[in-house]
Amino acid sequence: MKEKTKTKPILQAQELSIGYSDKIVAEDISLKINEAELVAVIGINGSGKSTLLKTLTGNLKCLSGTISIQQKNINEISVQKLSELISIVLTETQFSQNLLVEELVALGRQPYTNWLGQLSNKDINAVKQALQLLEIEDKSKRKCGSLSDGQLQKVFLARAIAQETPLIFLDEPTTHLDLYHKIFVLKLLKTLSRRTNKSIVFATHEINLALQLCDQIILVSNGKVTQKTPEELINSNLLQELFPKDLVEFDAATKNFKVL
Ligand SMILES: Nc1ncnc2c1ncn2[C@@H]1O[C@H](COP(=O)(O)OP(=O)(O)OP(=O)(O)O)[C@@H](O)[C@H]1O
Repeated sequence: MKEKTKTKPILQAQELSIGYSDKIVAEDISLKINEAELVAVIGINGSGKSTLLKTLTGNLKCLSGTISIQQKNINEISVQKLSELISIVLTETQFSQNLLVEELVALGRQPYTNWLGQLSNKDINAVKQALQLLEIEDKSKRKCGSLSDGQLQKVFLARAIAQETPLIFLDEPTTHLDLYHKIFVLKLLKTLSRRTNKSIVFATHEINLALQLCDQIILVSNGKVTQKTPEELINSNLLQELFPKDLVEFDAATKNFKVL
């Protein structure tokens, strides 16, 4: 695995407020996503993880502040260019039950295909590689509607990888996976970020795994967003304060949450 040699920012947010016309979800946000980093966004249900991801990917307008990607304000980047910079895997992605796995993954190539959507050899290779990386080549001819939720989650991830963007955002990519496959996918994301210099940002409830595997953690809590390394977060008392203390407690010594 190639080791990181530099930290170069690819996405920066300054004085950002996020939310909806009737609700501020979080404000005064400053963030920096570096090249080749794996970044987890954590926080309790309803804290604002999805809202943050939607805003950082240009799918939701920020209430105020600026977001820049490769030093360019996101508002000045065309939709076409944005699709070459960012790929997104959302939890409830609409998809056709009748689409073959390889067809769904090939949709990731849309930014590069001509108006007829014809795949070049480069597109076909990118699809093949993504299927191989996720170890789902054997499912390439299966209909998406016939897959388990976990298998489908891998297919969506393959589509994002086939899109070959420097930034990948995922909303809870391991939800339907068993423990082994959760670790498989997160380790794969880490390897991918290192090998290909991609920056991968994902919202997750798997705090224990995120602390072990990620370069940076973004914590969304009580209208505030804090970015720290796992070590810094463990040494702060932010994780101890994350959940009400009646049921669960963070133990800094074991770096784990434990049931009370
Ligand atoms: N379209 C919307 N309009 C108004 N408020 C919304 C909208 N979508 C979400 N919210 C509210 O914004 C807040 C943050 O929601 P968000 O979905 O970002 O949280 P989350 O951390 O992703 O939650 P979860 O872990 O449950 O998926 C919540 O109070 C939610 O009710």
